[in-house]
Amino acid sequence: MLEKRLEVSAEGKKVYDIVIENSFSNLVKELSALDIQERKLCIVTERRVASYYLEEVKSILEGRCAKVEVYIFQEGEASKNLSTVDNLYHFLITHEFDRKDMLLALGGGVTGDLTGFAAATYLRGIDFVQIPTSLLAQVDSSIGGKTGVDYHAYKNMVGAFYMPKLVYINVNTIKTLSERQYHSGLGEVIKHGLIRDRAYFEWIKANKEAIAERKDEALAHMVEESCLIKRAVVEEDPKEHGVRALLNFGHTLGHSIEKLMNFSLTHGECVAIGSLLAADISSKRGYISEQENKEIKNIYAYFDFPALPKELKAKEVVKETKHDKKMEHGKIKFILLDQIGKAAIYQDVTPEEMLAVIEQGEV
Ligand SMILES: NC(=O)c1ccc[n+]([C@@H]2O[C@H](COP(=O)([O-])OP(=O)(O)OC[C@H]3O[C@@H](n4cnc5c(N)ncnc54)[C@H](O)[C@@H]3O)[C@@H](O)[C@H]2O)c1
Ligand SMILES: O=C(O)C(=O)C[C@@H](O)[C@H](O)[C@H](O)COP(=O)(O)O
Ligand SMILES: [Zn+2]
Repeated sequence: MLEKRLEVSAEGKKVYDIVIENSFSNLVKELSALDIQERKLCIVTERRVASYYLEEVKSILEGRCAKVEVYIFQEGEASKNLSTVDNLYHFLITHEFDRKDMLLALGGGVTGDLTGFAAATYLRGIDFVQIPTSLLAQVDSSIGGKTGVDYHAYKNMVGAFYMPKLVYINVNTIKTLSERQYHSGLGEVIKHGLIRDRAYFEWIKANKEAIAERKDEALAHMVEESCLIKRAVVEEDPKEHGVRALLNFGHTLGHSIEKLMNFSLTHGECVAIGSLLAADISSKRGYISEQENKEIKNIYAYFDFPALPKELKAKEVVKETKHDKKMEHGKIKFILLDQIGKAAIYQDVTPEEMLAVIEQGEV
Protein backbone atom coordinates (compact mmCIF):
# COMPACT_ATOMS: atom_id res chain seq x y z
CA MET A 1 0.00 0.00 0.00
CA LEU A 2 1.53 3.28 -1.13
CA GLU A 3 0.96 6.18 1.29
CA LYS A 4 3.08 9.31 0.88
CA ARG A 5 2.37 12.84 1.92
CA LEU A 6 4.27 15.93 0.81
CA GLU A 7 3.36 19.27 2.34
CA VAL A 8 3.50 22.28 0.05
CA SER A 9 4.22 25.56 1.83
CA ALA A 10 4.36 29.22 0.94
CA GLU A 11 6.19 31.73 3.13
CA GLY A 12 6.81 29.02 5.70
CA LYS A 13 3.13 28.08 6.09
CA LYS A 14 1.56 24.86 4.82
CA VAL A 15 -0.85 25.55 1.98
CA TYR A 16 -1.85 22.03 0.87
CA ASP A 17 -0.79 18.41 0.85
CA ILE A 18 0.13 16.21 -2.07
CA VAL A 19 -1.07 12.72 -1.15
CA ILE A 20 0.39 9.89 -3.26
CA GLU A 21 -1.41 6.54 -3.05
CA ASN A 22 -2.26 3.63 -5.33
CA SER A 23 -6.04 3.65 -4.94
CA PHE A 24 -8.88 6.05 -4.14
CA SER A 25 -9.46 4.44 -0.70
CA ASN A 26 -8.33 7.41 1.34
CA LEU A 27 -9.87 10.12 -0.84
CA VAL A 28 -12.91 10.55 1.43
CA LYS A 29 -10.71 10.73 4.53
CA GLU A 30 -8.53 13.39 2.91
CA LEU A 31 -11.55 15.39 1.74
CA SER A 32 -13.23 15.08 5.13
CA ALA A 33 -10.28 16.96 6.57
CA LEU A 34 -11.48 19.81 4.32
CA ASP A 35 -14.92 19.71 6.00
CA ILE A 36 -16.90 18.48 3.01
CA GLN A 37 -19.83 17.26 5.14
CA GLU A 38 -21.90 20.44 4.61
CA ARG A 39 -20.56 21.33 1.19
CA LYS A 40 -21.74 20.60 -2.34
CA LEU A 41 -19.03 19.08 -4.52
CA CYS A 42 -18.85 19.32 -8.30
CA ILE A 43 -16.68 16.69 -9.97
CA VAL A 44 -15.36 18.31 -13.14
CA THR A 45 -14.14 15.70 -15.59
CA GLU A 46 -14.09 14.75 -19.26
CA ARG A 47 -15.62 11.89 -21.17
CA ARG A 48 -12.65 9.52 -21.36
CA VAL A 49 -11.62 9.86 -17.72
CA ALA A 50 -15.28 9.65 -16.67
CA SER A 51 -15.57 6.28 -18.42
CA TYR A 52 -12.77 4.91 -16.23
CA TYR A 53 -13.07 6.62 -12.86
CA LEU A 54 -16.23 8.69 -12.42
CA GLU A 55 -18.48 5.99 -10.97
CA GLU A 56 -15.87 4.94 -8.40
CA VAL A 57 -15.09 8.47 -7.26
CA LYS A 58 -18.74 9.54 -7.24
CA SER A 59 -19.89 6.51 -5.30
CA ILE A 60 -17.32 6.94 -2.55
CA LEU A 61 -18.32 10.60 -2.12
CA GLU A 62 -22.06 10.11 -2.10
CA GLY A 63 -23.52 10.53 1.39
CA ARG A 64 -20.28 12.09 2.64
CA CYS A 65 -21.09 15.65 1.56
CA ALA A 66 -24.20 17.81 0.99
CA LYS A 67 -24.49 16.78 -2.69
CA VAL A 68 -22.33 15.48 -5.53
CA GLU A 69 -22.82 17.07 -8.96
CA VAL A 70 -20.92 16.12 -12.10
CA TYR A 71 -19.86 18.34 -14.99
CA ILE A 72 -18.46 16.47 -18.01
CA PHE A 73 -16.82 18.04 -21.06
CA GLN A 74 -15.26 16.69 -24.25
CA GLU A 75 -11.68 15.52 -23.61
CA GLY A 76 -8.67 17.13 -25.28
CA GLU A 77 -6.68 20.36 -25.42
CA ALA A 78 -9.28 21.90 -27.76
CA SER A 79 -11.63 22.07 -24.74
CA LYS A 80 -9.17 24.06 -22.62
CA ASN A 81 -10.75 27.40 -23.44
CA LEU A 82 -13.10 30.09 -22.14
CA SER A 83 -16.09 28.47 -23.76
CA THR A 84 -15.78 25.34 -21.56
CA VAL A 85 -15.21 27.56 -18.53
CA ASP A 86 -18.30 29.58 -19.50
CA ASN A 87 -20.40 26.40 -19.64
CA LEU A 88 -19.01 25.35 -16.28
CA TYR A 89 -19.89 28.74 -14.72
CA HIS A 90 -23.42 28.31 -16.06
CA PHE A 91 -23.63 24.80 -14.59
CA LEU A 92 -22.43 26.05 -11.19
CA ILE A 93 -24.88 28.96 -11.17
CA THR A 94 -27.86 26.84 -12.18
CA HIS A 95 -26.92 24.22 -9.58
CA GLU A 96 -26.66 26.97 -6.94
CA PHE A 97 -23.01 26.53 -6.03
CA ASP A 98 -21.96 29.09 -3.43
CA ARG A 99 -18.65 30.17 -1.94
CA LYS A 100 -18.57 27.31 0.56
CA ASP A 101 -18.92 24.63 -2.14
CA MET A 102 -16.01 22.98 -3.90
CA LEU A 103 -14.79 21.76 -7.30
CA LEU A 104 -12.92 18.49 -7.79
CA ALA A 105 -10.79 18.27 -10.94
CA LEU A 106 -10.76 14.60 -11.96
CA GLY A 107 -8.56 14.15 -15.03
CA GLY A 108 -5.39 15.23 -16.78
CA GLY A 109 -3.77 18.63 -17.07
CA VAL A 110 -6.55 20.02 -19.24
CA THR A 111 -9.14 19.27 -16.55
CA GLY A 112 -6.92 20.54 -13.74
CA ASP A 113 -5.96 23.78 -15.49
CA LEU A 114 -9.48 24.73 -16.51
CA THR A 115 -11.16 23.63 -13.27
CA GLY A 116 -8.57 25.55 -11.27
CA PHE A 117 -9.23 28.65 -13.36
CA ALA A 118 -12.99 28.32 -12.94
CA ALA A 119 -12.45 27.89 -9.17
CA ALA A 120 -10.20 30.97 -9.06
CA THR A 121 -12.80 33.16 -10.76
CA TYR A 122 -16.26 31.80 -9.89
CA LEU A 123 -17.67 34.04 -7.13
CA ARG A 124 -14.12 35.48 -6.92
CA GLY A 125 -12.79 32.16 -5.76
CA ILE A 126 -14.06 28.86 -4.39
CA ASP A 127 -12.05 25.90 -3.15
CA PHE A 128 -10.84 23.20 -5.51
CA VAL A 129 -9.03 19.90 -5.26
CA GLN A 130 -6.82 18.25 -7.87
CA ILE A 131 -7.32 14.53 -8.53
CA PRO A 132 -4.85 14.12 -11.40
CA THR A 133 -5.21 10.95 -13.48
CA SER A 134 -2.56 11.38 -16.21
CA LEU A 135 1.16 10.98 -15.55
CA LEU A 136 1.70 14.55 -16.74
CA ALA A 137 -0.88 15.92 -14.31
CA GLN A 138 0.45 13.86 -11.39
CA VAL A 139 4.05 14.96 -11.82
CA ASP A 140 3.53 18.51 -13.00
CA SER A 141 0.27 20.31 -13.71
CA SER A 142 -1.62 19.54 -10.48
CA ILE A 143 1.12 21.12 -8.35
CA GLY A 144 1.96 24.78 -7.98
CA GLY A 145 -1.30 26.54 -8.75
CA LYS A 146 -0.79 27.59 -12.37
CA THR A 147 -4.36 27.50 -13.66
CA GLY A 148 -5.73 28.77 -16.94
CA VAL A 149 -6.94 28.18 -20.45
CA ASP A 150 -5.77 28.69 -24.02
CA TYR A 151 -7.06 31.72 -25.91
CA HIS A 152 -7.48 31.27 -29.68
CA ALA A 153 -4.89 28.47 -29.38
CA TYR A 154 -2.38 30.77 -27.63
CA LYS A 155 -1.25 28.54 -24.79
CA ASN A 156 -2.39 29.36 -21.25
CA MET A 157 -2.93 32.99 -22.18
CA VAL A 158 -5.68 33.58 -19.62
CA GLY A 159 -5.17 32.31 -16.13
CA ALA A 160 -4.42 32.83 -12.47
CA PHE A 161 -2.13 31.52 -9.81
CA TYR A 162 -4.59 29.77 -7.52
CA MET A 163 -3.68 26.97 -5.14
CA PRO A 164 -5.67 23.76 -4.72
CA LYS A 165 -6.70 22.68 -1.22
CA LEU A 166 -5.37 19.17 -1.86
CA VAL A 167 -3.68 17.14 -4.58
CA TYR A 168 -4.78 13.49 -4.34
CA ILE A 169 -2.78 11.20 -6.61
CA ASN A 170 -3.82 7.61 -7.30
CA VAL A 171 -0.74 6.37 -9.15
CA ASN A 172 -2.65 3.35 -10.46
CA THR A 173 -4.68 5.53 -12.82
CA ILE A 174 -1.50 5.80 -14.92
CA LYS A 175 -2.07 2.17 -15.96
CA THR A 176 -5.10 3.01 -18.11
CA LEU A 177 -3.32 5.80 -20.04
CA SER A 178 -2.63 5.13 -23.70
CA GLU A 179 1.03 4.53 -24.58
CA ARG A 180 1.14 7.90 -26.30
CA GLN A 181 -0.28 9.83 -23.32
CA TYR A 182 1.99 7.97 -20.90
CA HIS A 183 5.04 8.91 -22.95
CA SER A 184 3.75 12.47 -23.16
CA GLY A 185 3.96 12.68 -19.35
CA LEU A 186 7.53 11.40 -19.54
CA GLY A 187 8.34 14.58 -21.48
CA GLU A 188 7.87 16.56 -18.23
CA VAL A 189 9.48 13.84 -16.09
CA ILE A 190 12.73 13.94 -18.12
CA LYS A 191 12.57 17.75 -17.94
CA HIS A 192 12.65 17.54 -14.13
CA GLY A 193 15.87 15.53 -14.21
CA LEU A 194 17.48 17.78 -16.79
CA ILE A 195 16.77 21.08 -15.04
CA ARG A 196 17.35 20.16 -11.43
CA ASP A 197 18.64 16.72 -10.59
CA ARG A 198 21.34 14.76 -12.42
CA ALA A 199 20.85 11.74 -10.12
CA TYR A 200 17.17 11.58 -11.12
CA PHE A 201 18.15 11.76 -14.81
CA GLU A 202 20.56 8.86 -14.20
CA TRP A 203 17.79 6.91 -12.44
CA ILE A 204 15.50 7.44 -15.43
CA LYS A 205 18.23 6.12 -17.74
CA ALA A 206 18.99 3.13 -15.52
CA ASN A 207 15.31 2.22 -15.08
CA LYS A 208 13.99 2.97 -18.54
CA GLU A 209 12.66 -0.57 -19.10
CA ALA A 210 10.76 -0.61 -15.78
CA ILE A 211 9.43 2.86 -16.58
CA ALA A 212 8.34 1.77 -20.07
CA GLU A 213 6.60 -1.27 -18.57
CA ARG A 214 4.93 0.91 -15.91
CA LYS A 215 6.17 -1.30 -13.08
CA ASP A 216 4.59 -0.31 -9.76
CA GLU A 217 7.83 0.56 -8.02
CA ALA A 218 9.08 2.63 -10.94
CA LEU A 219 5.81 4.57 -11.14
CA ALA A 220 5.77 5.25 -7.40
CA HIS A 221 9.38 6.45 -7.38
CA MET A 222 8.98 8.56 -10.51
CA VAL A 223 5.82 10.32 -9.33
CA GLU A 224 7.29 11.04 -5.90
CA GLU A 225 10.65 12.29 -7.21
CA SER A 226 9.04 14.56 -9.79
CA CYS A 227 6.58 15.89 -7.20
CA LEU A 228 9.52 16.64 -4.88
CA ILE A 229 11.32 18.57 -7.63
CA LYS A 230 8.22 20.51 -8.66
CA ARG A 231 7.41 21.26 -5.01
CA ALA A 232 10.91 22.55 -4.31
CA VAL A 233 10.74 24.96 -7.25
CA VAL A 234 7.24 26.30 -6.63
CA GLU A 235 7.87 26.72 -2.92
CA GLU A 236 10.93 28.81 -3.71
CA ASP A 237 9.13 30.96 -6.28
CA PRO A 238 5.34 30.49 -6.30
CA LYS A 239 4.54 33.16 -8.92
CA GLU A 240 7.43 32.81 -11.37
CA HIS A 241 9.43 35.89 -10.50
CA GLY A 242 12.64 33.91 -10.86
CA VAL A 243 13.61 30.27 -10.52
CA ARG A 244 10.15 28.90 -11.42
CA ALA A 245 10.85 29.85 -15.04
CA LEU A 246 13.24 26.87 -15.12
CA LEU A 247 10.15 24.61 -15.20
CA ASN A 248 9.54 26.19 -18.58
CA PHE A 249 12.58 24.41 -20.07
CA GLY A 250 11.53 23.15 -23.52
CA HIS A 251 8.34 25.22 -23.47
CA THR A 252 9.41 28.33 -25.40
CA LEU A 253 9.66 26.43 -28.68
CA GLY A 254 7.37 23.65 -27.38
CA HIS A 255 4.37 25.95 -26.94
CA SER A 256 4.97 27.46 -30.41
CA ILE A 257 4.95 23.98 -31.95
CA GLU A 258 1.88 22.95 -29.96
CA LYS A 259 -0.07 25.94 -31.28
CA LEU A 260 1.16 25.72 -34.89
CA MET A 261 0.31 22.01 -34.99
CA ASN A 262 -3.16 22.91 -33.75
CA PHE A 263 -2.80 20.52 -30.80
CA SER A 264 -2.35 17.43 -32.99
CA LEU A 265 0.79 16.79 -30.94
CA THR A 266 0.41 16.51 -27.16
CA HIS A 267 1.85 19.03 -24.71
CA GLY A 268 4.45 16.54 -23.46
CA GLU A 269 5.52 15.67 -27.01
CA CYS A 270 6.01 19.35 -27.82
CA VAL A 271 7.92 19.90 -24.58
CA ALA A 272 10.18 16.98 -25.52
CA ILE A 273 10.88 18.47 -28.98
CA GLY A 274 11.43 21.91 -27.40
CA SER A 275 13.77 20.36 -24.80
CA LEU A 276 15.87 18.67 -27.49
CA LEU A 277 16.16 21.98 -29.37
CA ALA A 278 17.09 23.83 -26.17
CA ALA A 279 19.69 21.15 -25.42
CA ASP A 280 21.09 21.66 -28.95
CA ILE A 281 21.46 25.40 -28.30
CA SER A 282 23.12 24.61 -24.93
CA SER A 283 25.52 22.27 -26.73
CA LYS A 284 26.32 24.73 -29.54
CA ARG A 285 27.15 27.33 -26.88
CA GLY A 286 29.48 24.84 -25.23
CA TYR A 287 27.48 24.73 -21.98
CA ILE A 288 26.89 20.98 -22.22
CA SER A 289 29.24 18.58 -24.00
CA GLU A 290 28.35 16.71 -27.19
CA GLN A 291 28.40 13.54 -25.10
CA GLU A 292 25.82 14.99 -22.68
CA ASN A 293 23.68 16.12 -25.61
CA LYS A 294 23.84 12.60 -27.04
CA GLU A 295 22.75 11.13 -23.68
CA ILE A 296 19.76 13.48 -23.73
CA LYS A 297 18.87 12.52 -27.32
CA ASN A 298 19.17 8.81 -26.47
CA ILE A 299 16.68 8.90 -23.64
CA TYR A 300 14.05 10.76 -25.69
CA ALA A 301 14.68 8.32 -28.57
CA TYR A 302 14.15 5.37 -26.23
CA PHE A 303 10.68 6.65 -25.35
CA ASP A 304 9.86 7.17 -29.03
CA PHE A 305 9.02 10.85 -29.02
CA PRO A 306 7.94 12.23 -32.38
CA ALA A 307 10.34 14.30 -34.47
CA LEU A 308 9.78 17.98 -35.19
CA PRO A 309 7.07 17.88 -37.89
CA LYS A 310 8.53 18.53 -41.34
CA GLU A 311 5.60 20.71 -42.38
CA LEU A 312 6.50 23.36 -39.79
CA LYS A 313 8.38 26.38 -41.09
CA ALA A 314 11.31 27.24 -38.82
CA LYS A 315 10.69 30.98 -39.16
CA GLU A 316 7.06 30.60 -38.05
CA VAL A 317 8.04 28.53 -35.03
CA VAL A 318 10.51 31.21 -33.96
CA LYS A 319 8.05 34.04 -34.68
CA GLU A 320 5.47 32.37 -32.48
CA THR A 321 7.82 32.55 -29.47
CA LYS A 322 7.05 36.29 -29.30
CA HIS A 323 3.83 35.37 -27.49
CA ASP A 324 5.68 33.53 -24.75
CA LYS A 325 4.68 34.57 -21.24
CA LYS A 326 8.33 34.77 -20.24
CA MET A 327 8.83 37.71 -22.60
CA GLU A 328 10.06 40.84 -20.79
CA HIS A 329 10.50 44.20 -22.56
CA GLY A 330 10.63 42.40 -25.90
CA LYS A 331 13.31 39.95 -24.71
CA ILE A 332 12.63 36.26 -24.35
CA LYS A 333 13.78 34.47 -21.20
CA PHE A 334 15.06 31.23 -22.68
CA ILE A 335 15.97 28.27 -20.47
CA LEU A 336 19.20 26.46 -21.34
CA LEU A 337 21.18 23.71 -19.64
CA ASP A 338 24.48 24.60 -18.01
CA GLN A 339 24.88 20.88 -17.41
CA ILE A 340 22.57 17.89 -17.05
CA GLY A 341 20.74 18.58 -13.79
CA LYS A 342 21.27 22.34 -13.86
CA ALA A 343 19.30 24.82 -15.96
CA ALA A 344 19.57 28.60 -16.11
CA ILE A 345 17.68 31.54 -17.61
CA TYR A 346 19.28 33.31 -20.59
CA GLN A 347 17.99 36.54 -22.11
CA ASP A 348 20.39 36.62 -25.02
CA VAL A 349 19.23 33.66 -27.11
CA THR A 350 18.74 35.04 -30.62
CA PRO A 351 16.16 34.08 -33.25
CA GLU A 352 19.12 32.97 -35.40
CA GLU A 353 20.23 30.47 -32.76
CA MET A 354 16.71 29.04 -32.59
CA LEU A 355 16.49 28.91 -36.40
CA ALA A 356 19.86 27.17 -36.62
CA VAL A 357 18.90 24.27 -34.34
CA ILE A 358 15.52 23.84 -36.01
CA GLU A 359 16.99 23.91 -39.51
CA GLN A 360 19.83 21.55 -38.64
CA GLY A 361 17.02 18.96 -38.55
CA GLU A 362 18.43 16.67 -35.86
CA VAL A 363 15.29 16.76 -33.71
N1 LIG B 1 -0.59 24.03 -14.69
C1 LIG B 1 0.62 23.55 -14.93
O1 LIG B 1 1.58 23.78 -14.18
C2 LIG B 1 0.83 22.67 -16.12
C3 LIG B 1 1.98 21.87 -16.20
C4 LIG B 1 2.13 21.03 -17.30
C5 LIG B 1 1.14 20.97 -18.27
N2 LIG B 1 0.03 21.74 -18.13
C6 LIG B 1 -1.07 21.63 -19.11
O2 LIG B 1 -1.59 20.30 -18.99
C7 LIG B 1 -2.16 19.91 -20.23
C8 LIG B 1 -1.65 18.55 -20.61
O3 LIG B 1 -2.03 17.62 -19.61
P1 LIG B 1 -2.36 16.11 -20.00
O4 LIG B 1 -1.28 15.56 -20.82
O5 LIG B 1 -2.78 15.42 -18.76
O6 LIG B 1 -3.60 16.32 -20.98
P2 LIG B 1 -5.11 15.86 -20.91
O7 LIG B 1 -5.78 16.34 -19.70
O8 LIG B 1 -5.71 16.21 -22.23
O9 LIG B 1 -4.99 14.28 -20.80
C9 LIG B 1 -4.37 13.59 -21.85
C10 LIG B 1 -5.27 12.46 -22.39
O10 LIG B 1 -5.22 11.39 -21.47
C11 LIG B 1 -6.54 10.99 -21.13
N3 LIG B 1 -6.48 10.51 -19.77
C12 LIG B 1 -6.21 11.23 -18.64
N4 LIG B 1 -6.12 10.40 -17.59
C13 LIG B 1 -6.34 9.16 -18.04
C14 LIG B 1 -6.33 7.87 -17.44
N5 LIG B 1 -6.03 7.69 -16.18
N6 LIG B 1 -6.63 6.80 -18.21
C15 LIG B 1 -6.88 6.95 -19.55
N7 LIG B 1 -6.86 8.12 -20.17
C16 LIG B 1 -6.60 9.22 -19.42
C17 LIG B 1 -7.41 12.18 -21.37
O11 LIG B 1 -8.73 11.81 -21.65
C18 LIG B 1 -6.73 12.84 -22.57
O12 LIG B 1 -7.19 12.23 -23.74
C19 LIG B 1 -1.78 20.98 -21.24
O13 LIG B 1 -2.88 21.82 -21.44
C20 LIG B 1 -0.66 21.74 -20.55
O14 LIG B 1 -0.58 23.06 -20.99
C21 LIG B 1 -0.14 22.58 -17.09
O1 LIG C 1 4.63 25.09 -13.28
C1 LIG C 1 5.29 25.78 -14.06
O2 LIG C 1 5.70 26.90 -13.76
C2 LIG C 1 5.58 25.30 -15.42
O3 LIG C 1 6.10 26.03 -16.24
C3 LIG C 1 5.23 23.88 -15.74
C4 LIG C 1 4.99 23.64 -17.22
O4 LIG C 1 5.24 22.27 -17.44
C5 LIG C 1 3.56 23.91 -17.67
O5 LIG C 1 3.38 23.46 -18.99
C6 LIG C 1 3.04 25.31 -17.50
O6 LIG C 1 1.65 25.35 -17.67
C7 LIG C 1 3.62 26.29 -18.49
O7 LIG C 1 3.34 27.55 -18.03
P1 LIG C 1 3.27 28.84 -18.96
O8 LIG C 1 3.31 29.94 -17.96
O9 LIG C 1 4.45 28.78 -19.89
O10 LIG C 1 1.99 28.75 -19.69
ZN1 LIG D 1 4.56 21.74 -19.43
